[in-house]
Amino acid sequence: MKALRALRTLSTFPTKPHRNPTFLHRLYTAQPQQTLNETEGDSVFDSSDYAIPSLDDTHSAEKKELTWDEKFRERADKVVFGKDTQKAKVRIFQEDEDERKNRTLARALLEAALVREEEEDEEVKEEDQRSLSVGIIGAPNAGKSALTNFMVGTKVAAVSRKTNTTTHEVLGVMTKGNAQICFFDTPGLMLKKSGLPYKDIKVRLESAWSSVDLFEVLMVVFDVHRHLTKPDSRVVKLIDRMGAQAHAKQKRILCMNKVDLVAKKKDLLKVAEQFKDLPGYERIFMTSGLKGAGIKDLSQYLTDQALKAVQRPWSEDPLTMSEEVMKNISLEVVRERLLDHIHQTGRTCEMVLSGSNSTLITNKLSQRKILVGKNGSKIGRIGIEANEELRSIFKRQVHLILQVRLK
Ligand SMILES: Nc1nc2c(ncn2[C@@H]2O[C@H](COP(=O)(O)OP(=O)(O)OP(=O)(O)O)[C@@H](O)[C@H]2O)c(=O)[nH]1
Repeated sequence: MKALRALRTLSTFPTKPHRNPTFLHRLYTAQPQQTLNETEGDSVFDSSDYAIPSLDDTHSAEKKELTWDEKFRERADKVVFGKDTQKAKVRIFQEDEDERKNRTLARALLEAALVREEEEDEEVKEEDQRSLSVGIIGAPNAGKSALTNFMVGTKVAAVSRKTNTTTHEVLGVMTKGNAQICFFDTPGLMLKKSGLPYKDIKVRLESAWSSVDLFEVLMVVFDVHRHLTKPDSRVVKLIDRMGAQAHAKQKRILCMNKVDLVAKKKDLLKVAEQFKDLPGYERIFMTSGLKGAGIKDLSQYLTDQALKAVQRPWSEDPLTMSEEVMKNISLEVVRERLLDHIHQTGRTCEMVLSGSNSTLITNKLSQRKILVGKNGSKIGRIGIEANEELRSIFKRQVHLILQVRLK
C-alpha cells in the first residue's frame, strides 16, 4: 500500500523525477535539500523544503493516461519479467482507480455534510449563549483522548498504546445550537492502592487533581473490557471515590468505555449493576470512543446540561478555531506521529510549540540521534506525516517546522 501511495505521488510530478535516483532517495527518506547532521547542532525539518502534493492533487490523477502501446508493452514484459507482470500492473491501476473514486466520493459526501452544517449555523446572540465545562478523568489508557476526539470531531489529544501520553490539559470545543461544551482532558490521574492520590506527584498531576472540582460536569471514564478481564483495584477506587457523594455544584457521570471490545452485552449490565448505587453519579453511559457507540446519548446529555446552565458567553467562536486550539492540535498531531515512529516507552523528549514551530528537546545524544534518524530521515518522515495530517484537519496549507535540540 505504501509503495502504491509512493507511486501515486511520483505520478503527480510533471517532469518524471522518478528516473532520478537522488529524488527517489529523498522521497523515501524525506530528506530536506541540505544533509542534516545526526549528531551535531540543531536538526530542522521545514515543510516548505518539501514538494508535498497539494490537497487538490487527487484531480491530477484523472489526467493520468497510459503512454505505451499495451500490445508491445505486454510482449516486452513477458520477455523481460515473465508472464504476469503486465496483468499485475493493470490490476494495480484498477485498484488505484477504485481508490481514487472512493476518495472522490468520500470528499464529496464530506463537503456536502459540511455545507449543510454551515447553512444550519446561525449566529447565536450573546444573551442566548450557554456554555458548559466538562472534565474527563480516568485511568491511563481508559480511552479518554479517543472519547474527546470523537465528541469534538477533530484531533485534540494524542491517542497511543503507551500510557500517560496526555501530558497536559487539552481544550476541545463542541458547539450545538445555543450550547457550547468545553472539554478538558486531564492527564492520566491515578490513585494509590489505598485509594488516595500519590503524594510524590509531579506538578502537572497536582494541578490536574485540584482542577477537578472546577468543572461543571465530571466524566469518569474506565475501560470496561479491562475491568471484566482483569479488574484494577485502583480504578475501582477511583470510580468509588468520585461517585461516593453527590457534589453540590458538579454533575458526575460514569462512562463504561471500550464497549466494542466486550462480546457479551450481559457482561456490561453486570458492571453497570456493580456501580449503580453510587449516589455521586447522575448517569452511567456505555461508550466506545473508537467506534462511536453511545456517543450520541452522551453528547445529548451534555448539550441538555449546557442548555440548563446559566447564560454565559461562549469562550470560543464556534466557526473559527482559536489560535490556542490550533496550537494544541498541532502539538498533539506531532506528538502522535512521534510516538508512531519512535518505539520507546517513557518520554523521549519535551515539546515546545510556538506558532507552527515545534522544538523537540532531548536530554541525551543517543535520543537525539534516534529522533533525527539517518541523514534526518526520521524527523523528516515525522514532519511530512504531521504536516499532511494538519493540512487535512485545518483544510489549508500548513507551514510546520520541527527542530530537534539537545538540552
Ligand atoms: N477498542 C477500543 N479501543 C479504544 C477505545 N478508546 C480508546 N481505545 C484505544 O485505547 C488506547 C488508549 O486510548 P487513549 O484515548 O489514548 O487513552 P487515554 O485514557 O487518553 O490515555 P492516557 O493519555 O494515557 O491517560 C489507544 O490504543 C486507543 O486506540 C474504544 O472505545 N475501543
